[in-house]
Amino acid sequence: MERNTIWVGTSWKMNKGPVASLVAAKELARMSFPVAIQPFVIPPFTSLKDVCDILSGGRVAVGAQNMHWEDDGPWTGEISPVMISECGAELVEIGHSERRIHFGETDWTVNLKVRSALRHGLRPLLCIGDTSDEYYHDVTNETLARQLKIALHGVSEEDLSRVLVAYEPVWAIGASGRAADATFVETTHDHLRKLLRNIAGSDSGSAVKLLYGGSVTQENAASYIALPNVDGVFVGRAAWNVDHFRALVEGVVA
Ligand SMILES: O=C(CO)[C@H](O)COP(=O)(O)O
Repeated sequence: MERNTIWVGTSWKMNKGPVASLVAAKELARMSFPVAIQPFVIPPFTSLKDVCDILSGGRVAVGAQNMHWEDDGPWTGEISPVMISECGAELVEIGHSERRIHFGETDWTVNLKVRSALRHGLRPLLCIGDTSDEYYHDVTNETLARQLKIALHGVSEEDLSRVLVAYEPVWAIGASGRAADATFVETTHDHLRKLLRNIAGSDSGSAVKLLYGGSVTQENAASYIALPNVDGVFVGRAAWNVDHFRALVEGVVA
């Protein structure tokens, strides 16, 4: 994959059961995507294997929405990296703010998960983001530095180049969110890029893909992709419909 590949993907979150996922995956399998783009979808666990099977060998990468850090054991209700790999997924989303806020995900569990995903050959899609209070009090950079440093603690330079980082301000996510200004995103991503270079050295720190997420739409996606330190977008609502997803992808390369 080229250094300048643009990642554009969506998590279906808690939407699309097995039947709807199957329909969506079949439509995605029939679609073509511009070569500059690496599309990805992240279905719910109940359809992960089916979606992986349908999209296997094609253009669209598939991920899981979460994972436990252990391979197996008495962890009722959890899904292990071994299971995710066996389904055929390439990516795993870790540390989304909805998991941090509602399900007790901490910086430390995020770190365990990132390292475990890498050990199992999965590509972590590490989500970090500031709350509206943190943004208001101008400690966004401090919050992101803490989340990033702890999440990547103990990750080798070589492994780091396989990590995707999504900056998703909590205040930008969902129906009540407001999309971040492109200027603010560039300043913040520039800060993240410098942090990554400090953590891992210039080459590995530069290789990490930095995605923006939070109220991304067909209308604003290209404005984020145009920024020097934005390597992709991570989309929710605006890409759950597969035709809208494809239109959004086409829009960023138009
Ligand atoms: O994770 C996200 C993208 O899948 C994120 O929460 C953004 O959601 P959106 O505001 O509905 O685009």
